[in-house]
Amino acid sequence: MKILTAAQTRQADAATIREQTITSEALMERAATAFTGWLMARQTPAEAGEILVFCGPGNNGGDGLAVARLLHQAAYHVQVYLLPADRYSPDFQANQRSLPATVPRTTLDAAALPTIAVDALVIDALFGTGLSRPLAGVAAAVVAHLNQARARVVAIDIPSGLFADAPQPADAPVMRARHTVGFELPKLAFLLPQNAAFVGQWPVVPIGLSSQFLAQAASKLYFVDAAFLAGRLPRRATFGHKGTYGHALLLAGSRGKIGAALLAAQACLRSGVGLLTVRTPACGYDVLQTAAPEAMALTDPSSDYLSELPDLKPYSAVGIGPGIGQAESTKQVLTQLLREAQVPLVLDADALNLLGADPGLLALLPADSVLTPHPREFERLTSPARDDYHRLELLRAFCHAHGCYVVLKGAYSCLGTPTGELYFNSTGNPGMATGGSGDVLTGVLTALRAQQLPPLDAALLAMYAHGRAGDLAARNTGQAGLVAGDITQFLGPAFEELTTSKTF
Ligand SMILES: NC(=O)C1=CN([C@@H]2O[C@H](COP(=O)(O)OP(=O)(O)OC[C@H]3O[C@@H](n4cnc5c(N)ncnc54)[C@H](OP(=O)(O)O)[C@@H]3O)[C@@H](O)[C@H]2O)[C@@H](O)CC1
Ligand SMILES: Nc1ncnc2c1ncn2[C@@H]1O[C@H](COP(=O)(O)OP(=O)(O)O)[C@@H](O)[C@H]1O
Ligand SMILES: [K+]
Repeated sequence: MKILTAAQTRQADAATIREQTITSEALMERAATAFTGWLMARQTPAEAGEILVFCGPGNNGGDGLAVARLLHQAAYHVQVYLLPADRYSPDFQANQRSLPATVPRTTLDAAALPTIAVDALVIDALFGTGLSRPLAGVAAAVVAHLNQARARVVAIDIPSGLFADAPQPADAPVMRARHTVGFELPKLAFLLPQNAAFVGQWPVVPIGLSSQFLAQAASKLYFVDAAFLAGRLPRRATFGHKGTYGHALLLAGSRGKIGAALLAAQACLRSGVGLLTVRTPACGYDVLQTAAPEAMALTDPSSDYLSELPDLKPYSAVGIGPGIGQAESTKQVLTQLLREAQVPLVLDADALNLLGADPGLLALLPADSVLTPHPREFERLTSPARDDYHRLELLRAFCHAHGCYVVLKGAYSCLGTPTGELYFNSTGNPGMATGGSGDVLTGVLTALRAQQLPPLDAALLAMYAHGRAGDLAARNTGQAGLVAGDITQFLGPAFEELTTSKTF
């Protein structure tokens, strides 16, 4: 699905009101009903105790007032706090009028802020996507007060003080929500590590925004879920044979890091490739033949690291990097590969570090290569980022300059493309923050490129299936117990879901 800017979200609201011939108040009621439904499914009136609803002067505050009314009607115990302002939005005012007189309400005063119990349930409806500047005055004091109280904050749409799609100054006050209930679509701010402490968990609830508007909205930002990938993974053909599904070559491993080669190899084999050859230093031969008998072993003359590029003719894609180290002769192998390869390349780990250390090498990178750096490796390829938003700018610029696809790995891994789109992955979990997970991704990607999938589809599917397999694995192992090889065990089911979710 698309990710919209704050301005586009306002346009989506307006288009919905126009097309569905409803009032903005009715759309607000939908939003409030969706939020309240989410909350009521998780907290009974007894569990919730007194719910404190903090409302700002705009439509986010209007949502808060409507939520307070709906909760009150459902027998929750509600107390409303209003931010003083010169001007209140019309829908705020309408909902203020609709709030039953029996719901207590207080106008906030910075000099006498209410005492907040440690386990108080707070609804943050101070500011939403209309935030136009960092919080100051009473709003800033309220946010600091609630943050200090460590209340259980549930934010409506977005934590107050956080911009939806741009960085705020480092010292700007922002509400620290445990949950943020977003409307219809995720916001860019939710996907960036620097905002994690503010956003918390972020369920998204549908509010029936115009599907026509969403389909037409010009956005280069996407959140990749299963529905988005429907139809991208080709079904295996009834008469398919191993030659149909490509021959991948993995260049991986060095003494002490043959495990990286094995992890990539096993993942490649579990991602539908027809044939796999693995080139490791000679010290990897026995373990490779034992632990991955389905792969062909093609050992390098050197015992400890890669020193010679094999003949590339038999292969339909080449993956290089996991565990290779940065020996001078390994750099020569990479250089020759970049010069000679006529087939798709996937570059990871030390292949990226070698690239980052030598601009001459980077200049040889063939168009449509797929690179899979984690943020440190990406920094070595480009430059240090000021913040997470700046890193995305660097990602766009790098992909454009080199005509390549880059999977910037982490939670919500982000795929950059030469044409400027950014695709954020929706799958994966912190259990995958364990050595070797990235090697598994390289194996998956190399398999998909070997099967002739275009770089965009290959990268999207690999990123999603890798994370989904990690999620399925974590059901068995728990997050702490997850190791990289567990991800590989669930690649099959992850791909199967993608094939069967294809619509008729
Ligand atoms: N449109 C719809 O139909 C629907 C909208 N929905 C809901 O509406 C929310 C967006 O509402 P909104 O646009 O009214 O913005 P919101 O953030 O509540 O307040 C803006 C006001 O605050 C002011 N202001 C800004 N920054 C400030 C600051 N730092 N300190 C002080 N004041 C500041 C700003 O003033 P100005 O910038 O003009 O000076 C303006 O007066 C959205 O997040 C969702 O919850 C849903 O109900 C679905 C239907
Ligand atoms: N918190 C997380 N949530 C989701 N995925 C994660 C998380 N941490 C790591 N991952 C995934 O695990 C992989 C880690 O790759 P990498 O850092 O290269 O590990 P290694 O070098 O040990 O193989 C990436 O695909 C990344 O997206
Ligand atoms: K809010």
